[in-house]
Amino acid sequence: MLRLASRSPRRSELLARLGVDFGLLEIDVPEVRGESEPPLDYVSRVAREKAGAGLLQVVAVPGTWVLGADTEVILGDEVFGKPVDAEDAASMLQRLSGRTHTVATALWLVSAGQEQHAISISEVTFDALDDARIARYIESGEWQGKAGAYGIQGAAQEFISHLSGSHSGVMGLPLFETGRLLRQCGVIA
Ligand SMILES: Cc1cn([C@H]2C[C@H](O)[C@@H](COP(=O)(O)OP(=O)(O)OP(=O)(O)O)O2)c(=O)[nH]c1=O
Repeated sequence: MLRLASRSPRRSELLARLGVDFGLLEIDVPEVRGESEPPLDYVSRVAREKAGAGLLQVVAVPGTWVLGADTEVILGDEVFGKPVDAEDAASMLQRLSGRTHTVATALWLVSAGQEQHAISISEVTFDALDDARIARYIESGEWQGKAGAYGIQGAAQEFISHLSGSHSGVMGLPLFETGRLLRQCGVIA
């Protein structure tokens, strides 16, 4: 049995595309980057903590695999998680404007005594965004709950001049790496 430790509807929707049966676990893991924690170490640690928090809920069910994931937007040494409000979201978009950033999604798959992990790294280039364009996007509310204050799956697609990597990875669950992990652990054939 597979359980996805996530409240993200996008992760559920993406995992369902692999045709695997799974249940959900609701977890609350604080996402706080350590002062000098490298961005990729941070995204991996949070994914591991989400999976670990999920596993604690199912310890009594042997053979259960728990999948946790974390997505962060990285610009140089800065890491953009989910914006706290519209102002924070606008400031993230201003900083991403006209530049190329990295989107990392880490995956952690755990079961009692076993774990496997993977990371998907994509490069996303944004068009130069003027204040009016940013204000329109903020008005749409699509930035809410999304790392870096945008969703590649929605209206922000028109901001993106180039993507090198994984569209599903930017959305929160890289299907290539997820499928490979699930096969390695025998969760899917
Ligand atoms: C960059 C980007 C992020 N996102 C989303 C994916 C994640 O849901 C979110 C990043 O926050 P996460 O902390 O990775 O995930 P979450 O809080 O939504 O869900 P949970 O921890 O319960 O699994 O941003 C998009 O939907 N589209 C995008 O283009």
